[in-house]
Amino acid sequence: MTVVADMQCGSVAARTTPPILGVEELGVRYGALEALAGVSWQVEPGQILGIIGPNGAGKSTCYDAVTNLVVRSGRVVLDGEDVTKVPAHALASRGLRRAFQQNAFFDHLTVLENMVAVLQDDWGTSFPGCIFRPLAERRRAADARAAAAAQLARMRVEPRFHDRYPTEIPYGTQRMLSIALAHGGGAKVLMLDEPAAGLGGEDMRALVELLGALRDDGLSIVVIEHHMDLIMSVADRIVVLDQGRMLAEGTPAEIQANDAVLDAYLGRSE
Ligand SMILES: Nc1ncnc2c1ncn2[C@@H]1O[C@H](COP(=O)(O)OP(=O)(O)OP(=O)(O)O)[C@@H](O)[C@H]1O
Repeated sequence: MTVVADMQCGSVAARTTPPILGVEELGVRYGALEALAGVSWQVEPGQILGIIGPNGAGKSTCYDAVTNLVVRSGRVVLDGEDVTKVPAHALASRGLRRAFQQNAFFDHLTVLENMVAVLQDDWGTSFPGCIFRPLAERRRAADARAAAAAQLARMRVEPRFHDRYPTEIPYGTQRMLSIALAHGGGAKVLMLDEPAAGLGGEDMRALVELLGALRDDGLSIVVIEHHMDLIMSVADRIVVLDQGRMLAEGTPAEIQANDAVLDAYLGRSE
């Protein structure tokens, strides 16, 4: 059973804010396997959308389809513009940013230098500038470090870790650094893939707080997550995938009360 049509009608009718990111009828095939079919969802500015589903449901494939990393059918609209044919790297510069399950850092750079490196577009030095305007370039480099430090602090990476190498900092802080680097400075939509994987109680609370703060700042976040407590507490809306298809879409309360979801995924307590 699917409740997608019902939920879509309801949400479209009630919606007042245009979505920042919308995907329509996404489909992906891996040979004979239909890994994704007819998947449509939207996220509004300042909203967190959770994507859940059992292993192999198609969650990561959905991210690959949105960010144009696989051959797919369907349509992707970012901030009112059809970006279906825009390649992945160009989507990132338009503000659609993605963090992967595995942390990916420049291990030979400090935490602060990693952040400076991803802010390079805004703050990068130029060779002619270094030769002809060295003082201005030095100021620019100092400004870049200040902007990087501010962004790290916003993402809960404490100053005491800024001059350490990523492999030297606690795992929970590495996850925050991953989010900071994915966000860069100018994300409109941040797509996170299992940000809570491997996190314990205190780190989990810090992550919930960070996601809430970013949402309150107007950022739109899409989160794939197996950790149900996290997703139910932070998400405004949830999409449930099962075998590549949408099983349900709704608020956390609606999803927790949905018979099809309870049968297929969440499990019944009775
Ligand atoms: N490159 C690929 N080639 C062939 N099949 C693939 C490929 N990538 C994924 N699949 C298959 O597509 C289906 C969906 O996989 P996907 O990784 O999207 O699921 P998922 O919901 O993210 O799972 P998990 O929660 O375990 O990460 C699975 O059956 C998987 O084996």
